[in-house]
Amino acid sequence: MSGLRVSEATIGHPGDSDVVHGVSLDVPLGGVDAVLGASGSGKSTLLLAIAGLLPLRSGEIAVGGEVVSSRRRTVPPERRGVGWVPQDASLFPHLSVAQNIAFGLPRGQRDPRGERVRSMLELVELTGFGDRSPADLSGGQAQRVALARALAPAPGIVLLDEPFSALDASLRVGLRRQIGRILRDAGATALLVTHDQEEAFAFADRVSVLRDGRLEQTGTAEELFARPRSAWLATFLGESTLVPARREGDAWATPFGRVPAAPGATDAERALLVVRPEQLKPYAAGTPITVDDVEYSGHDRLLLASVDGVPGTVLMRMPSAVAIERGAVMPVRIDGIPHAVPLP
Ligand SMILES: Nc1ncnc2c1ncn2[C@@H]1O[C@H](COP(=O)(O)OP(=O)(O)OP(=O)(O)O)[C@@H](O)[C@H]1O
Repeated sequence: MSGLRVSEATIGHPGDSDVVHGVSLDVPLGGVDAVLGASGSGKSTLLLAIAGLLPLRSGEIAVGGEVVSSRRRTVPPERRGVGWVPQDASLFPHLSVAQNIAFGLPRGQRDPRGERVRSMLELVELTGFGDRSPADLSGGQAQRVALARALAPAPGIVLLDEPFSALDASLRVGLRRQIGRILRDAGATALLVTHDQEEAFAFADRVSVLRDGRLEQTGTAEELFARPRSAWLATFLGESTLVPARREGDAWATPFGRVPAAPGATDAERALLVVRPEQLKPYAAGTPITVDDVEYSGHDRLLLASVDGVPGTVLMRMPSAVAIERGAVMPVRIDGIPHAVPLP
């Protein structure tokens, strides 16, 4: 069964044109998924519609199998079983930690001393913190209280809106792991929204990439990275060189020579090969590249190079022990079987 299903949702802000265009997502029950997109791609707009704060212009949203948004109907936020963890925790400063968590429960069940609040405090590893004021919490603790508040009523889906972005980099990774574990322990269905690829890949079972309000591709991190459907996604998801290629039987002819075509690769006459910086290797009989710049990063060096026939910069990674200067000319080849994407 589906925890959250968004079907061809088109969404816009009142009086403005559409910003999310026909997006579909399906988060299975107990799944932890992410929506990844650059600033302005429509992530927050999508979350607002899932939470019931923006109506749909077309399409449908269902939580736990119940339709909560359609063109004709928007179930109010408090009645759709959606929990929300905002960027900055947004705890009520005049309430204690326990009272904040109790606030997530339905009216009449808001007992800060009750069993549900106690078990939520335990789940987020804040037993003994119930009487504290939010002002006395660290940023990471405050986010865990916000998570406990969102989880308290056992919602059908928990939405996490860039929940780590307000924290120091040193705390972010630890909290990310902790929150991922808490959600899985609780068996919650969750959707994280982030602009941070590493965060989306590390946190979520599956990632949907939004580009200008449209869904580019959904898949596991491995699927998206190894087999992006478009040249745009290949470069959005990591450093790569897009190498023009022409089909010759079961190989591609490229400025780096012939390379084997992956089984099931596009049968188009022409394509772009996604060559990651690690896939270019020095090779005496290879194609000479000219090194235009070198970025040293401790464990390795990234070479920014050029070669005839490849528009843009060629990226190649070398161990830092190998000293290479700007201006060097080095013969290289493509190692392995690169993934091909259609010409844009
Ligand atoms: N309240 C609003 N009224 C009108 N337009 C809005 C409103 N909020 C956002 N938009 C527009 O909708 C588009 C998508 O914005 P949205 O905030 O959903 O993107 P985002 O991916 O969440 O970006 P960010 O990561 O910067 O928050 C943008 O063009 C933005 O200008």
